[in-house]
Amino acid sequence: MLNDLKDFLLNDFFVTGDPLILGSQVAIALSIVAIVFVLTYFKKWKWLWTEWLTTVDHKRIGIMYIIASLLMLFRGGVDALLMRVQLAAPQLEFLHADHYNQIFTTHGVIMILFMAMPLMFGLFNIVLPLQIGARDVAYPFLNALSFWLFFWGAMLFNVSFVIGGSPDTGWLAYPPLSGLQLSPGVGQDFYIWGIQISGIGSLATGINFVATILKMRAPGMKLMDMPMFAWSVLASCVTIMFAFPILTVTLFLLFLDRYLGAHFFTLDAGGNPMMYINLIWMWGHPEVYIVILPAFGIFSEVVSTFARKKLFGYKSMVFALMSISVASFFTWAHHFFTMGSGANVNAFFAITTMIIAIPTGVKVFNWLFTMFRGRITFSTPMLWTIAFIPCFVIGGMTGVLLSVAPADFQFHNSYFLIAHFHQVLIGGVVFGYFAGLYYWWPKLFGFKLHEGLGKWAFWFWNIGFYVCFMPQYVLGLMGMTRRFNEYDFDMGWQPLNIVSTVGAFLMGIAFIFQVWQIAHSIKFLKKEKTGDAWDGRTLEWSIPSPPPVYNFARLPQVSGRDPWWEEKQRIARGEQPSPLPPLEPIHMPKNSGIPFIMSFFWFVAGFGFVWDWKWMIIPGLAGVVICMLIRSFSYDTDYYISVEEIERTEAKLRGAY
Ligand code: HEA
Ligand code: HEM
Ligand SMILES: [Cu+2]
Repeated sequence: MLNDLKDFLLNDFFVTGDPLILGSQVAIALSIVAIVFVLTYFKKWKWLWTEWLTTVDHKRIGIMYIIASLLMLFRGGVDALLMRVQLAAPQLEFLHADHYNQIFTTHGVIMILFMAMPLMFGLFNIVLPLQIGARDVAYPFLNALSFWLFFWGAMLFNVSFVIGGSPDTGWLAYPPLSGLQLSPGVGQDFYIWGIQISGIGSLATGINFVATILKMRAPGMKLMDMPMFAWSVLASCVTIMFAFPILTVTLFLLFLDRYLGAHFFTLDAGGNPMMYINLIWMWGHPEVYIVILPAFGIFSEVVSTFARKKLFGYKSMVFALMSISVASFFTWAHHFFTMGSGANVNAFFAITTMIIAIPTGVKVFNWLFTMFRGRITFSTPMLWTIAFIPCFVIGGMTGVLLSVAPADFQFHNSYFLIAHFHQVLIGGVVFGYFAGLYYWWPKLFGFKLHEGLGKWAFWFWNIGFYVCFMPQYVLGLMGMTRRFNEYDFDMGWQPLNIVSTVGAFLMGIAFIFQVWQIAHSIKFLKKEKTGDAWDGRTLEWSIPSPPPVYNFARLPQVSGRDPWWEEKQRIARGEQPSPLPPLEPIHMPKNSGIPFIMSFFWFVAGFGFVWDWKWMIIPGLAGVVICMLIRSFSYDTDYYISVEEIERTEAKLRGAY
């Protein structure tokens, strides 16, 4: 009995063996011990619980999303560097095939679902309510629940590195490879449950922000007055609302196949793996637009702020965003042109794909026209925006090349494809979110990031990017295939691969610069005292940085676009500032520990499902239900901030200026 347990722990439960993995496990264990020690030593547990883990304040939730996503960027980045080391020389014995499979799978999943998505949600949370003049999102409790579902889902996925073994069937886990027969280990189950739990959180966030935009805008703000970032959030969240249910169902069916021996995606008993491939791309393709659309919104804000001009072509921009959101649901099959759907189907999907280039092009020209004859200042957010345009255009163009179905028979699954999507994901999504992070950082924390170090990071990212990924287009044309951990010397691929690896390390250095930049800026903190760090145009710049818990002491009255800019212009012309209505008590949601605890129970249940431990599944699910019941019967969920308290807070905040 004891021997069985020992066998199980050593052979199945704990991942052992590889010195590389062992080293990282020791590092993880030490970090956890260090964190627990620091929290205990400084007596910070209570603070952590009351101020952060139970918060329903959208700004704090946003900050937690951003911290989590930067940690995940680090992990995904280390995965990337490991792969690039392995590929630098032919037949290198650094990562064996099994290990390489695990790494590209976790890298892909983590970068898209646990880095890009939370960074995006972090920016939504911090910026959107402020931009539309709201005091919080429509459902603050649900917002906290979304965050913790994401967090515990991501934890479940990441735990597989230490316990049980990582998934290794690619970031979209095609069956039959991901079926029980070919992947009997628990890695695939960690994949299913980790993504499932966090995915439900993402769906809830999508619904929450659509409701917020439709119902919570400041008095007088028409939809067509909204800042462009708010439009991009709407476009992205509507896409989430339609795409994420498909993911939930698909993963659930895969779970039934693996857990109950159903045959949805098997080759026998009436199943069909192609059904999975269609379904997963019906989510997967919209997903890439879900993450790029908000980046388009950010660029629009940054361009008009730093060119000090109204955004060119507002209406066409709105139309472009919304039409991409709709069109993204009609292109999914371009991911499997080679899988035998036939010429007509391929032609249909090739054309729908190409059509997306049109609204995207409209946006690019709008940004260029906004900059044209503007008085541009080259602060870091603007630098990221300017670097994004050529990078994204090249990446988009190669996408159009891929969409030519007959040509795709050549490009498919080659490094040409790898280069395409990294170019749009890094040059578009990552650069975009960085622009947003640098832009809204002072609003969030009340100080600017050090510009000099930021510029170093900027150049390292950019040069590193081109050095890393441009050679990959050529490698793709030379025949190098994705997801291979080694190649033959005779192929002649080594020189370009070495260049590519050097580029990857330059990006690694860039990341270090950013960490240094943040540390340096905190140490030599220069408070940003105006609340309006960049001479902004939209409502978030009209309140102090960081904003008080209720954001706006009085809800702003809006008439037209760029309300804060217009107000500043009026005052500059010597007109009276708009009159202020009297203060009123503010209705606010109360903090709650339920989102954290309920999501933790989901984690427990998920872990139980992974190992098929009923004794763990049942209490896990029971915990979830009990949390729901407690919430349904709790009526003490809100409070009012009195006028005196608002006056005191405002006096203190304004007094600081
Ligand atoms: C942010 C993410 C993102 C974005 C924005 C895009 C944007 C586009 N993608 Fe990409 N794509 C991915 C992420 C993304 N892609 C990923 C992750 C994969 C691989 C997944 C995997 O297999 O693992 C992939 C794979 C992929 C394939 C599958 C190839 C294969 O597997 O063989 C195809 C094929 O059509 C494609 C096409 C396109 C097109 C046409 C666009 C267009 O939207 C681009 C539009 C933009 C422009 C064209 C530039 C600006 C426009 C102008 C300046 C106007 C003038 C231009 C023209 C008229 C051409 N992509
Ligand atoms: C920091 C620089 C990065 C480097 C050097 C890098 C490198 C790589 C490498 C080497 C692969 C595996 C290629 C293969 O063998 O098939 C890969 C795959 C992938 N990367 Fe990256 N990457 C980086 C950043 C990103 C980012 C920011 C994202 C997403 C936002 C991303 C998403 C993906 C995806 C989805 C895959 C496919 C995984 C799969 O095949 O299942 N990468 N990357
Ligand atoms: Cu696609």
